[in-house]
Amino acid sequence: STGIVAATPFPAEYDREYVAPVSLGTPAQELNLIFDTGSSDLWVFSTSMPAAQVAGQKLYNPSGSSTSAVLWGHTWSIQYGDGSRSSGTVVNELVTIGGISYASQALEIANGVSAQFSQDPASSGLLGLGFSILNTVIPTSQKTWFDNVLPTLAAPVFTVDLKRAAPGTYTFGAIDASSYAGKIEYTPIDNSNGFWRLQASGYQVGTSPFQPTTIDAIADTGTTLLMLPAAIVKAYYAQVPGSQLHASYGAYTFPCSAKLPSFTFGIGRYRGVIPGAFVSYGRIDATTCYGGIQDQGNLPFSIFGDILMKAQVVVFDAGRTRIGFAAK
Ligand SMILES: CC[C@H](C)[C@H](NC(=O)C[C@H](O)[C@H](CC1CCCCC1)NC(=O)CCNC(=O)[C@H](Cc1ccccc1)NC(=O)N1CCC(N)CC1)C(=O)NCc1cnc(C)nc1N
Repeated sequence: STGIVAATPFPAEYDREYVAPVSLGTPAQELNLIFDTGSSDLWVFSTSMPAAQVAGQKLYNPSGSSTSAVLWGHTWSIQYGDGSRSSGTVVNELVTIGGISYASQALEIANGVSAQFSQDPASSGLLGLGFSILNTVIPTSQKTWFDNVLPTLAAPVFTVDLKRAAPGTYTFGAIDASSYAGKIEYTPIDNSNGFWRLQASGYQVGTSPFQPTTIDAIADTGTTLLMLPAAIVKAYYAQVPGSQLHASYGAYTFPCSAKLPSFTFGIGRYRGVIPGAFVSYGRIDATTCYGGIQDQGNLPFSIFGDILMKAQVVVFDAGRTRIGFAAK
């Protein structure tokens, strides 16, 4: 089988996150979830949550589904890189994405979430697309929906085609040859830590010469920005007049009137180009804009987040433990 769903950015002017529809239970309850290759829990806002933590999100109601079955004694608790967190209990449930169903998916029901989630009406939870080793359910960890449906897919892959300020797509079980230009360049991934972790071959700022250097990064649809080593970030903003490492934000900002250079990353001999316009994350006041490229700080790797993804078609190939990039 193959399946395709739209990935819609929120809020409209920032592309802070991308959500896609997931059908849960019988009759189907459809929730919009953040598809996140940087984690491996499928969890949803639910009717078990305190009203004070809900603000516009759709709630999954297990009692409203004839196919939900409590996974007795199992709980989960997760914390993310931005400090946000959620926790709760687990049911087995019918989960369908793009017409692809799995009848007894471990569906994690939130009974508590942190403020970042409560204050974000655009998403009613997360669908983890990382490797199952990262799943937080105890006492027995659970498999991701993608792992569960993998044997039924026409090809053991999913393809991510995010767009700037426009709906893109997640495709499961196929690569849409009409969605990209040229050929897909693959590189092996190291999934031992549960991430889609790769080594890029270097970078280039605008039309300056390419700098060969190994960049150890994870491909993470759940991270908004492109997080890179300090030296590379410094080299990028050195070509942006008026940019600064803004003391109060702890991040690089620049005058919204600045013309941003493109950013190129290498995958082997392939060159992936992120247009300068994509590197503006958004406006923070009348004249100041927030950089889409930021310092990875003390993280043990770089993060190829949505700023990079939206300039490429990315193939997550679980069958051959590799990741592919193509221009579009
Ligand atoms: C099993 C845990 C799992 C693997 C976990 N994985 C991750 O954190 C990566 C994962 O992709 C998560 C998925 C996010 C979580 C928040 C909700 C949206 C999805 N990514 C991150 O946390 C990267 C940093 N966050 C981000 O990039 C969020 C994404 C977001 C989107 C929408 C709404 C709110 C937040 N963006 C912002 O915070 N923005 C606000 C600020 C603006 N300048 C940029 C946009 C992990 O590493 N946790 C370990 C961990 C725990 N505690 C901490 C402090 N750091 C950690 N890394």
